[in-house]
Amino acid sequence: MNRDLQELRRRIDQLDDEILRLLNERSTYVIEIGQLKRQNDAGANLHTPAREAEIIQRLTSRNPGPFPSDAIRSVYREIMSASLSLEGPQKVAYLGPRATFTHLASRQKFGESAQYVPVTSIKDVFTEVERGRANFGVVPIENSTEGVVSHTLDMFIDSPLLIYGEVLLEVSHHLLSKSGAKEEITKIYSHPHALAQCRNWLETHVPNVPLSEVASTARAAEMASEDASAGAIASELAAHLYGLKVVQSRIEDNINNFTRFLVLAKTAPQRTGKDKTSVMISVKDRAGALYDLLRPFASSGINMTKIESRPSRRKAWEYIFFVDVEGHVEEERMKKALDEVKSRCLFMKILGSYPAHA
Ligand SMILES: C=C(O[C@@H]1C=C(C(=O)O)C=C[C@H]1O)C(=O)O
Repeated sequence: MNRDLQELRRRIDQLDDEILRLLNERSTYVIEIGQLKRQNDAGANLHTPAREAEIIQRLTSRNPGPFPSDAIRSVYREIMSASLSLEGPQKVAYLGPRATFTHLASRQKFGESAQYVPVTSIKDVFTEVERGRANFGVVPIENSTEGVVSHTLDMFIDSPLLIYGEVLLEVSHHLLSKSGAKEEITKIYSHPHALAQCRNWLETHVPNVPLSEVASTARAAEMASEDASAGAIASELAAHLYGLKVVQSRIEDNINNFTRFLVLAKTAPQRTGKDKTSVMISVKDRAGALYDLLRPFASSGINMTKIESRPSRRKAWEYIFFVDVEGHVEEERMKKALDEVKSRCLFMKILGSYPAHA
């Protein structure tokens, strides 16, 4: 072997030994911090997104390169995820089965070392967290092409849980199969939404292959893993978990396809300075009701990022609005605006202040 190469690899080994030593030293502080957190509050959530965001921000802003700043984010997500697992299992319940986009979003937030619990309905995600069987829950809330997930909104009406964070995930579909050879595929399985989102590609590239709807993209992947002549439209995580090969990646017709997910918890996260607040407000159906409700936000200079309305399930002609605004409930102007809104509506519930997706 070339001498220079040998010497360079020897230096890399030395540096890796040093990185390993530092990772272990870092872990001992994480364990100590965990003990302090538990002393202060036995039921505290040990995961602290505000601190994690601060660490990543600090490191990416002072990175001289050539190591890519984007990679710092993923490397540190795993370092912090693994460190956190030393403080005890961080259980995350999500809308399953495995390899769904909600699973992908959960892993993006909590890293590989969290303990993931797939459940079969959005309601079950709420229940797992409410009963303390999971520290966090992850549910979809809106998709840029399919719209809002109203079932998630409805769950907040009666649930005591708070929104702990949000995850924005670019949804990308891939055609997968056991061999990876397009010619061998005689049928394609997927969730109806995924089939709809890839319609143009399918018509152009596999016009004669019959399509078959199944309950989830993950189920499609599972079926393709059991039948060499079947293709599945699913995520890259599904390919990985079900041992499939990518026949063609990114076959969605609209490449700006994002889904927003919410992280649920029993407790509120710390304020970060770049937070969002979600509230649920109900009003009587009368002229000007909505205008009256929203005026306090506008006059306090608070930016609204979303409003959704749902009929209240309690009474006819009562509406519930789900409103997202920029800012934190502990800010004076937010307190003032929310007090004013509260005095004008039938009922108001704060669903949480949480770090806005960076
Ligand atoms: C160590 C802490 O706890 C957790 C672990 C972190 C880390 O590995 O740096 C950061 C934030 C928390 O999720 C902390 O809050 O500082």
